[in-house]
Amino acid sequence: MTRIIDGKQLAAQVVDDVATEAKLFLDKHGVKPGLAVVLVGEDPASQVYVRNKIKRAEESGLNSIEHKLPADIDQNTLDQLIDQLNQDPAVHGILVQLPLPDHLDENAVINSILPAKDVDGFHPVNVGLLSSGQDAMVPCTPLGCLIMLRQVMDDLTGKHAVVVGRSNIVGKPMAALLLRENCTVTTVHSRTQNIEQICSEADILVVAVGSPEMVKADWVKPGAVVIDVGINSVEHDGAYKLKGDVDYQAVAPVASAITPVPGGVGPMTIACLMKNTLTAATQQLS
Ligand SMILES: Nc1nc2c(c(=O)[nH]1)N[C@@H](CN(C=O)c1ccc(C(=O)N[C@@H](CCC(=O)O)C(=O)O)cc1)CN2
Ligand SMILES: [Mg+2]
Repeated sequence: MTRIIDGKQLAAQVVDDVATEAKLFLDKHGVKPGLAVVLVGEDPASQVYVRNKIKRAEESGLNSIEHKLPADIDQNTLDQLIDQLNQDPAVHGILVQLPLPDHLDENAVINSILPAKDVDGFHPVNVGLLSSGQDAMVPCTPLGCLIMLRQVMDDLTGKHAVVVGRSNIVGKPMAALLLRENCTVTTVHSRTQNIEQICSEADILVVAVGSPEMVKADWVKPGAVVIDVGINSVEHDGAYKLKGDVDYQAVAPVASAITPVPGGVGPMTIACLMKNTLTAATQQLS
């Protein structure tokens, strides 16, 4: 029987745990852990994600502060806001929703966030800490994927993990995290030759490419654990449906465990943002 890893249920559990800890934090310090959420422009998907982050923050007992900025804001004004949030003692975590409009320099914005408040784990200091196997703020999607893997695997040591995709948000930090868990890690991407063959040797397959249903049944070793990070909106007969990067119907019978889309990695990304904010607040006040 294939196990379906229920991201919605697991995320609710993570949020519950954060809420318990956040209450203890409030009792001890007299303030709630504070999360500043910065949204630039009106991208519909980003608006949904930010709304869900604010909702989850309330459920987690965090204080969320939303900053909605117009799409044509200049770099200087955005930098000034980040500076102000860096200095605000009530703000323990800063989240800038990506992607930013093209005229803004995403790397410059990420680099201007204090590493201690970088709850996305995208700052080069956190990237370096994670890559060198040290305590770091771990990006929310890979952290969520790891928590899901631990639900179905006692020990990841020595497992061959194949990560499909090399983005800064998911692929690269996922590979670093799996290495820290003592996996043998292979990263494959759009220029990799024999990609199907390499994937079919994986005990753990994490797919984050943004290509609907790319991974087919013959790419997957029987009994592998499959984590699908893709969220693709696909039109069928005039209606839009969300599809992962994995052909779920075909792959589920081959895998020992698999995450669905929707309701898999996505909700865990948001829950892990709450977890990171609590961690950041605790580290800043201890
Ligand atoms: N600053 C950041 N920007 C972005 C991140 C990030 O981690 N930090 N990740 C993605 C978007 N993202 C969170 O920001 C995100 C995407 C999807 C989901 C989610 O729950 N998806 C649902 C389906 C949603 C739908 O119905 O459209 C699911 O998978 O069930 C959560 C968070 C890029 N930007
Ligand atoms: Mg851009």
